[in-house]
Amino acid sequence: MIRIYDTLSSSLKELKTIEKNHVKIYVCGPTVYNIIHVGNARPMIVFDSFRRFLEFSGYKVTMVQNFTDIDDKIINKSNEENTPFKEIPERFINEYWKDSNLLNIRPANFHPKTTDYVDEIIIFIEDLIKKGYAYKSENNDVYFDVRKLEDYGKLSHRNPDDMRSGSRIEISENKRDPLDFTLWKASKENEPSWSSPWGDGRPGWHIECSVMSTQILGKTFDIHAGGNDLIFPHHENERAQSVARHGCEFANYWMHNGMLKLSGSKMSKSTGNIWLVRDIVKQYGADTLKIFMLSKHYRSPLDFSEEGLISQKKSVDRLNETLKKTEDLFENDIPYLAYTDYMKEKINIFKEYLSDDFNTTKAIALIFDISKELNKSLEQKNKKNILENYHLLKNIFGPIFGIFEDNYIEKQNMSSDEVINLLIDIRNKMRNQKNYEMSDYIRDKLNEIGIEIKDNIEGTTYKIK
Ligand SMILES: Nc1ncnc2c1ncn2[C@@H]1O[C@H](COP(=O)(O)OP(=O)(O)OP(=O)(O)O)[C@@H](O)[C@H]1O
Ligand SMILES: [Zn+2]
Repeated sequence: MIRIYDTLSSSLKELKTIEKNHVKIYVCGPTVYNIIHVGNARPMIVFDSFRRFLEFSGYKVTMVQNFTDIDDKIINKSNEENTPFKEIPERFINEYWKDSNLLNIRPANFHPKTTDYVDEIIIFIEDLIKKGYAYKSENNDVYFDVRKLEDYGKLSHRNPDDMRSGSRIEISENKRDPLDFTLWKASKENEPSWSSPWGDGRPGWHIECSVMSTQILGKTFDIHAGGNDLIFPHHENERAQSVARHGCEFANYWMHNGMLKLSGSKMSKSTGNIWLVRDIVKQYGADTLKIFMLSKHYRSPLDFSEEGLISQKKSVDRLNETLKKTEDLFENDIPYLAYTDYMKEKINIFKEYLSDDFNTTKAIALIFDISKELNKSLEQKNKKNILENYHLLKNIFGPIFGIFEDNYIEKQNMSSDEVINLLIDIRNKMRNQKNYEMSDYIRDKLNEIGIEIKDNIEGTTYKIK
């Protein structure tokens, strides 16, 4: 039995799918106007792993993650850069794929873009107006009429009256109620726009997710996921629109990851306190970043720090060394092993942890325990135990988190090999140009760090001392 914490009911609920053995998940994806930061990577890592775990548990999973490709921030950026509006999302979707590949995140089954769904968005809004849940204002915006939906506030556990009296609600003479939110925005000059029954304009932010999820997954689907910064207003409003139009619950489970924080506040593009995924992966490796994130329960806030990563990297390096030792022992030809009782027992424990609201903290701790066991069995030269622990790590637990798929140490050696060759090449070029001062300098400096180069008839060879 898999249990997950559902934000709407504020409780742990047993996962019961609408279709037998088939989980349908919608995850809110990035607004593509910038390169993603490690905060954005948290839901990517968590829900990619969760999906792999569901598959490992025997479910078919259909996962949808959108790209928000129309938004004020995108329009601002295209104006700032003086580039055609469409180029901004194209460029950053491309960059997104580079980062998700670096992290070994599997693509979802569908990655819809808002601008491909404008016709469906218009139909959705028309229907809301027809049903009395939305209205066109004087300035040709269309708003959702919050007062018409009895349980508005149910997902985020907010009382509409309390919110109305709050100071942060934008009051507008065009709205019937300060809490009403935009479904369709009349376009201003120099803004991309689409024609609609209410004049030229563009979709508001929340409507896209209601439309794309319904189009691909149906009126009610199993799990809606995203960061907990989206609970209000985004998810509350998505739910409101969908419940209003379809008269049934929108998602049966709402899963929210906690925020990744830097010096106490949310890591966020708009405030600029960010670390880019690609920089962190380059310095510490994808496995270190993933294990660092998964070591904390997905619902808890997580403090990001380089010290944390440095210490995590040490333990990941040790684990990789142990895997490498095993591979060397078997000369990279490791025999497969049918599940033994020991393996079955560990797999059951692992599954139990992850079935309990995806407790990756315990699952990652188990991975490190198994790595210790592997080390012990290597010392004791117990081949059966070596194979059991190795397969648990590399071929059973690792793939659920998308880690240990590449031998990190080998990669590291290969890149230093490339750098040494490059330096030798530069040194030889200098020598050919009779720049002996520089060529000797490079040779001596390499010698100082223990790399001895020799010129022979067959070319330049080097030895690491
Ligand atoms: N610091 C963070 N920690 C965890 N998840 C985050 C963090 N920042 C964003 N997310 C999540 O990343 C996904 C993409 O969000 P989005 O593109 O709106 O990014 P954003 O960085 O929050 O944008 P902005 O900084 O402009 O508010 C969402 O699911 C969001 O909840
Ligand atoms: Zn969304």
